[in-house]
Amino acid sequence: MAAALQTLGGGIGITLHWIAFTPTIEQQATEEQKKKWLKLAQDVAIVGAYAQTEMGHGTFVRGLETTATYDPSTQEFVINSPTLTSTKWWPGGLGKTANHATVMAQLYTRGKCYGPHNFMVQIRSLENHQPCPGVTLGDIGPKMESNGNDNGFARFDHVRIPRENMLMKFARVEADGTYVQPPSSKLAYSNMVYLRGTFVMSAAQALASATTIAVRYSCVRRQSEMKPGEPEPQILEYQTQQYKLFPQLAAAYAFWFASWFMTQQHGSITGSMEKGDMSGLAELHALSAGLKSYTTAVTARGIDVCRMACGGHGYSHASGLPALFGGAAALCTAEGENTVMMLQTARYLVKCFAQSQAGKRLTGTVAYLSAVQPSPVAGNRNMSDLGTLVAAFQHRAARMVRHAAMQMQGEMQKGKAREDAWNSCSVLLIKAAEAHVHSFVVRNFAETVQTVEVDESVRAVLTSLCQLYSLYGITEHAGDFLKDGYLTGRDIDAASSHLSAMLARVRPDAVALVDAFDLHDKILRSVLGRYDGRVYEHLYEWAKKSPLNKSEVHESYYKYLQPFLKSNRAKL
Ligand SMILES: CCCCC/C=C\C/C=C\C/C=C\C/C=C\C/C=C\CCCCC(=O)SCCNC(=O)CCNC(=O)[C@H](O)C(C)(C)COP(=O)(O)OP(=O)(O)OC[C@H]1O[C@@H](n2cnc3c(N)ncnc32)[C@H](O)[C@@H]1OP(=O)(O)O
Ligand SMILES: Cc1cc2nc3c(=O)[nH]c(=O)nc-3n(C[C@H](O)[C@H](O)[C@H](O)COP(=O)(O)OP(=O)(O)OC[C@H]3O[C@@H](n4cnc5c(N)ncnc54)[C@H](O)[C@@H]3O)c2cc1C
Repeated sequence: MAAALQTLGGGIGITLHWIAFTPTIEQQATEEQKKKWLKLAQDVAIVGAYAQTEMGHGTFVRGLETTATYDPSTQEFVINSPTLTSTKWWPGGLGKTANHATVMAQLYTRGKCYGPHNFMVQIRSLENHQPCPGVTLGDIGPKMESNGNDNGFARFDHVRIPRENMLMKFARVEADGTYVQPPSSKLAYSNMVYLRGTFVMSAAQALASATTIAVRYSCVRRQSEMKPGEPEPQILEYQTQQYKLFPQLAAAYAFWFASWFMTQQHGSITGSMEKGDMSGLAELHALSAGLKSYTTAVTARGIDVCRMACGGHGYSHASGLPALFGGAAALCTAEGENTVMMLQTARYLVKCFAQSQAGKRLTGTVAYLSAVQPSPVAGNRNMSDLGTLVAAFQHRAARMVRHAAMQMQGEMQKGKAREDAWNSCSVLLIKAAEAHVHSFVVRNFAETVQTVEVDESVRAVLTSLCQLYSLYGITEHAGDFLKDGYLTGRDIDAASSHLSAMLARVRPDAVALVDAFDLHDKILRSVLGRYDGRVYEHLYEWAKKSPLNKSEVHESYYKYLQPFLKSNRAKL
């Protein structure tokens, strides 16, 4: 039953129940509270939404306006939407599906505000699904995609909930209204860190889906003449088609491996946090924010490249690519808008750079910042060697982090306040953070292909894919590598020619590489990407089912076209 509900469509939004509401109970509720709500959520005996974003605030969580004011006389919290902009807006499933929500609200007790905390609020009757007293609910209207999901709005008019409905694993309010501090105020944000981490796999899956569709279709589609008089070739024989698709295919594998690392890191660091060791939280936040931002942005662009590579049929919903693009585009905004998330990573990098300057040896994903020499040693590098490629990406990132941090220090030495210096360097900071995440993805890709337990013939193919991904990154951002002479023009030319060689080397394995994602036709939902390759017959069948084909002459003819034609003919 629960699995069936996961696939509900048509105005029923159950996704956020699974990926946000239930994990919030798991991560933020006490053991007592888990006994009360967790099994109900896991068995879908209640359906929940994660209600944090408001009409007026999404990014700036500390600016949320919904209030939760403790009343010690009744030992209740009063949940209230004081302004129009405090209306909860966007949460998936909030409009029509959910009967509960974890509501992020500013906690007030004894007249003092303690910032945003999560509260469990029942929003609809379990008997007749009508909104509870004081709760106003609705759908926010059509969106770019995912219109099967009822992203909704909610307003609370002094809704009273028991004190025990504050999720109190980290912070709590005692019966007399005393607020007990959490080990870190950011633990209230822990479910966002978790969800951002899962977005890395969503991005990998989305890009895997798009490249599966585009590569398979590019083997079915024949077009034009490569040589006069010869049969029309598969469009995948064109180098330009390979240049469009294979870097996206390589990125799908790179992000898939990055999501493995993210999952492992999340488990290990949250495990330590359970034992009171918060030392890994900052790195986990920076990594999840940066990877979420980077992988979703590359994925959204990459899906559109795949769509364009499929010509007109790519633009049809029959391809499945417009829906994938719409979904991936949402990932760039949801769970932390990408710019803001990359700035969080930049904030961590600037902090680590300052520590490194002060002599601290850095560890984890920023260890390279301590190791990389500022003065490059140019020379003929072996641009097909993975170690050389990883080192190039790390040098580029270290140089850009150093440059952005020094620029900021310079601005502050001129007398600018830190916040103003930050803002005036934020474009440099974003680029440096992107370079950092890019270098992490390359290094992780290289380490995975060298250590993953596979047949050596498979390792050879994955190594080619990793080289292709890295060489594509170097040629696409050549200026960054040339800037301080770390790579020379000859190196970039060598990278380009190796990249061409990699395109040709990956070509014979391209279909096997997408088949390896093992995405069933039911998941791909694409006529172009069908496993059996029978595109044209199914494209025709798909079109015949279009609602416009229900009648031979559409009613619009009689309503609009016929009178219009008649009046125009009468004037002749
Ligand atoms: C199998 C085939 C499948 C194929 C298809 C696959 C996929 C298809 C494609 C797509 C999917 C389909 C459809 C898509 C549709 C929808 C998407 C699905 C689900 C959507 C879910 C979305 C849910 C939500 O959006 S919930 C709301 C999310 N909101 C946010 O994320 C808000 C973002 N803002 C914040 O997090 C914060 O406000 C902030 C920006 C971090 C700032 O916080 P602030 O308190 O102001 O902190 P400040 O910047 O001042 O820093 C202070 C200090 O705190 C540290 N810090 C900040 N945050 C954290 C944290 N979380 N953890 C730890 N530490 C943190 C920060 O580093 C600073 O530290 P220091 O002082 O520097 O040391
Ligand atoms: C499909 C979808 C599903 C969603 N599901 C949920 C859900 O289930 N629950 C939920 O609570 N929310 C949900 N959201 C809301 C989502 O979390 C927010 O849209 C997101 O956090 C961005 O906030 P915002 O929309 O207020 O944009 P804003 O924060 O207003 O951002 C607008 C622009 O301002 C820029 N900006 C903002 N702050 C800064 C800064 N400090 N520095 C530089 N630039 C900045 C941003 O980069 C962005 O370009 C969903 C959104 C979508 C699209």
